[in-house]
Amino acid sequence: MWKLAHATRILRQSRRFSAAIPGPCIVHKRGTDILHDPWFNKDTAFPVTERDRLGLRGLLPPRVISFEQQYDRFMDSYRSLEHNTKGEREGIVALAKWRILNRLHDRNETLYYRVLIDNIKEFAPIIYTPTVGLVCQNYGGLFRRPRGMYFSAKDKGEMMSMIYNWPSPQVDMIVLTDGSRILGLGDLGVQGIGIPIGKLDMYVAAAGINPQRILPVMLDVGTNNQKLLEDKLYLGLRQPRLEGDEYLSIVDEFMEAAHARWPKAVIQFEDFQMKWAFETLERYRKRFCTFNDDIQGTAGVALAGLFGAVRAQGLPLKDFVKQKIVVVGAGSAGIGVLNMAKQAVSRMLGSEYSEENNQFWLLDKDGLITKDRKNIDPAAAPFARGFGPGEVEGLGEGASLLEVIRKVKPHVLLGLSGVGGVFDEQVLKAMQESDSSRPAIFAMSNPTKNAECTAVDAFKHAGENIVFASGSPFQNVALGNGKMGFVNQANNMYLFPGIGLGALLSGARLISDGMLQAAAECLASYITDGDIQKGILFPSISSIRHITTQVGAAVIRAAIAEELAEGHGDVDHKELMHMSEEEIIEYVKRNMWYPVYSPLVHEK
Ligand SMILES: NC(=O)c1ccc[n+]([C@@H]2O[C@H](COP(=O)([O-])OP(=O)(O)OC[C@H]3O[C@@H](n4cnc5c(N)ncnc54)[C@H](O)[C@@H]3O)[C@@H](O)[C@H]2O)c1
Ligand SMILES: O=C(O)C[C@H](O)C(=O)O
Ligand SMILES: [Mg+2]
Repeated sequence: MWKLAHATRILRQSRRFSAAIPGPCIVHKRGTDILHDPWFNKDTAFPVTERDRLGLRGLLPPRVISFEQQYDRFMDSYRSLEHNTKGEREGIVALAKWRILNRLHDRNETLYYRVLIDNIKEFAPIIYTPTVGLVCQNYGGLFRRPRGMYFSAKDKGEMMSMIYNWPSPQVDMIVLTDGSRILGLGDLGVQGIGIPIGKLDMYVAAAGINPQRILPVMLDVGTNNQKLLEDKLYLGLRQPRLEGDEYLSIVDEFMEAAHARWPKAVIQFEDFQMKWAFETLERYRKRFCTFNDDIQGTAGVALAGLFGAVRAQGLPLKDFVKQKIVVVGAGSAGIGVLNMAKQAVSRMLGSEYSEENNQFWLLDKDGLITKDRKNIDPAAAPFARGFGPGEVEGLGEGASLLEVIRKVKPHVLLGLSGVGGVFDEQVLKAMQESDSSRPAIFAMSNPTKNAECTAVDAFKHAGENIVFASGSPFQNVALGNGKMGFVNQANNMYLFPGIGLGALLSGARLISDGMLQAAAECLASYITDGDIQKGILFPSISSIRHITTQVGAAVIRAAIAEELAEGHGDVDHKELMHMSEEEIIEYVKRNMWYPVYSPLVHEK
């Protein structure tokens, strides 16, 4: 049985690789309905025979243009836009670039995703962080066409039928937000839909998820943003956010509806305010194939960066347990990072691990969190200082960041506070006294204005030997004498596409800590010692497809090892279990969608 399945797969594989012509795509529409559907539209590239078959003759100018010509034409207009907006304000230019890309997205997805994949380093900052933040803030004014689905508090009781309004029969990846904590920009209500759209664009570009199988979702339960409630152009519910059980009943209903229609879809929670981020993760993670990107994706990326910071000091990885790490921001992201780092320490130390071994200092808006904190958040409690060895004299409850840095002399300073500039000149200068031979500064908050410090300031004040990473992209910093301060982008985009892809292709029932750990370790080991010495902790985003393939495969292997993998499509769990590492990589690759014009075949 296994041999037969294996032989069929090899045959399928060799056919796929030898065939230069893409397989046909079934379409149930004709004529202008096709031209107005971005999934199928090829604009002027429809060949004459296809124009005949699909009732397009006469609906397009006669000349047929090739995909390559369309591609060049788009890139030419993009370059002229760049040229014509030289000297304009940064935000205006970024929005103009987003508009031209968005128009293409609305019209022709094949061309859109091809230009995105080929130019990911240049376009990611437009369709994703940081520009996507600006897009969300200006959503009412920018709105032209809807994208994704909107479920509001007014739809209670209707979601099970509403979910069938989505035109695609199959959905593999859903990214869901309630808009309550959009990047570091706070509660943006319904305008937060831009984030699931941007994340799913990354899924298509990095993980090769077919764009017909993605679904961005907004759960609109109101907003507490007074400015939006008063804004004439605000498109969401004009009411305060639902709370408590009322809130949860909306999320429950959506989860049940999505699961009923697409039981195998992976659901990513994104940009939920902290209390709901943790609560929904616990509520759903054992019942659905779901994860919270801000808690779990971020943690994996940060952990890979922290491992890199150990290697950058020329130390063996096991010395991670001795690193003193200051985390600024005790929200979903900061606590997520600490939980994963703590798990890593416990794994490394094995029986020598003790809960009292606290190498972390955690600060929030009220300063250092200690056991004396009143009404301490239970999620932060395990990291509160003051109950073990290694306490530093004179650091009491609420101590300022500067005091903490001066007294602790940490190896790593990591910001997930959402507050721009909290790593000010004094704080950065204090990092020069760090006990590390190569201190690490991670200003991970987004978008750019909310970064805890800029790359230039970090190298200027903390010293040229630091390793630096930020959540939003910054340029490398010229340090003089031909030297360059390398800027890493520590963003969960390095992991969430691979986590989602691996979960999907393994057919895992749920996403376990082991699968997430495998993703983080895969990313950490991606970088060579040579690169680490140069201060490079994360690979270039230009290789995001390759990275995601590796991460996806690592996640699948972990799912198989934990007996969570149930298989995907015509590959069942037994076949998965018998695959070698190379075969798993090949399996991932051949399931990744790549944008080419497929011949369209009409079926009633
Ligand atoms: N780089 C990435 O991949 C990545 C991933 C997730 C989140 N983030 C960013 O991290 C930030 C926080 O996200 P979150 O989900 O944890 O938010 P959150 O609202 O849950 O938490 C923010 C935390 O920061 C603390 N804080 C606020 N002001 C502070 C100050 N002046 N000093 C110290 N702490 C302060 C708050 O008390 C809170 O504990 C956002 O900007 C988000 O964009 C980045
Ligand atoms: O969206 C990003 O760029 C990363 C992260 O998910 C965030 O919320 O900031
Ligand atoms: Mg996020």
